[in-house]
Amino acid sequence: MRNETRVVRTVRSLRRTLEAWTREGERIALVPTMGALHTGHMALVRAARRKAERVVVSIFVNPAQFAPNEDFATYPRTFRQDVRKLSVAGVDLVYAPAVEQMYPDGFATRIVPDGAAVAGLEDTVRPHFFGGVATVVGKLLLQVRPDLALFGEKDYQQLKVVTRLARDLDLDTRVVGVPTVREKDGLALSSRNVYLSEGERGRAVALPQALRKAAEAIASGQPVARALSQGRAALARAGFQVDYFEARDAETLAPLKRGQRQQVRLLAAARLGSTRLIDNLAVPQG
Ligand SMILES: Nc1ncnc2c1ncn2[C@@H]1O[C@H](COP(=O)(O)OP(=O)(O)OP(=O)(O)O)[C@@H](O)[C@H]1O
Ligand SMILES: CC(C)(CO)[C@@H](O)C(=O)[O-]
Ligand code: BAL
Repeated sequence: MRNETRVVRTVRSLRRTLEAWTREGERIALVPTMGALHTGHMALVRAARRKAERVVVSIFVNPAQFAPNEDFATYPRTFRQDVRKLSVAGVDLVYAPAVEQMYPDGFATRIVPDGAAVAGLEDTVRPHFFGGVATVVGKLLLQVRPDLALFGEKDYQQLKVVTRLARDLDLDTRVVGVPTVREKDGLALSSRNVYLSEGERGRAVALPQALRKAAEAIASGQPVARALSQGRAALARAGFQVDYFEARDAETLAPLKRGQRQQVRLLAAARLGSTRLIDNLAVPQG
């Protein structure tokens, strides 16, 4: 029988538990999160349980990836409910470090990603973001040293940046992407969806709809630029302020080559009132 879910807050107690598992030859999967867990997170946990004997979920709202004008202070925090959900899902360990544990006084080292995966898209609008994500994910991977780490495709650019990071730093962790979990109407589940008013929630569905329409248009041979500008226009009509609505190479995230129709991913970010939503979709291959 499995033990109940343990909560640890320091690297030292984390390591004590991990060492016992490693001695037994058990594979360890890590699911990094910022808490406020929803069904999307739980899909990562389920995938982790299928692939490893032991599952660690980290809950840490990482100040380094928020700009001063962003929502670090108000980010939804639902720790007790989160632990209950993880317990029901059979998670072995919740790692919930305090900010001082991750960034003690004198902390002065950052991981700064570079290259095609980080160029443009989120980085244009949130230039602080991937430095903060890479630093904290690098630390988490070194603290837990998991065999695999699972990330959602909902944050597609993040998934690519983290995949690159694990390779570039020779970490012994396989980064695994998990498909986006959506509401019935197509909206991607996201912790920040709780910020939407009822009216905004109704209009939010325009984001996945615009992506789907553009993906179908490109797949059926329409010029990419036209499909993208129609997507942007549809979002503006629904009341969104569009940060970007772009097509990229699905693997490298480099801009598309002339005439490229294979391996295309659409990525979008747009604001509805003060809530910023991101989403992405593969263009079906002909
Ligand atoms: N709908 C979803 N489907 C699959 N994975 C998801 C989904 N939402 C989040 N994830 C993944 O869960 C992990 C933790 O994400 P995070 O805690 O930031 O939640 P979030 O819902 O993305 O929050 P936010 O609203 O801050 O973007 C990330 O790897 C993220 O991609
Ligand atoms: C990967 C992550 C947990 C790093 O703080 C965060 O960016 C997230 O939840 O997607
Ligand atoms: N899910 C990505 C984390 C962030 O937007 O800060």
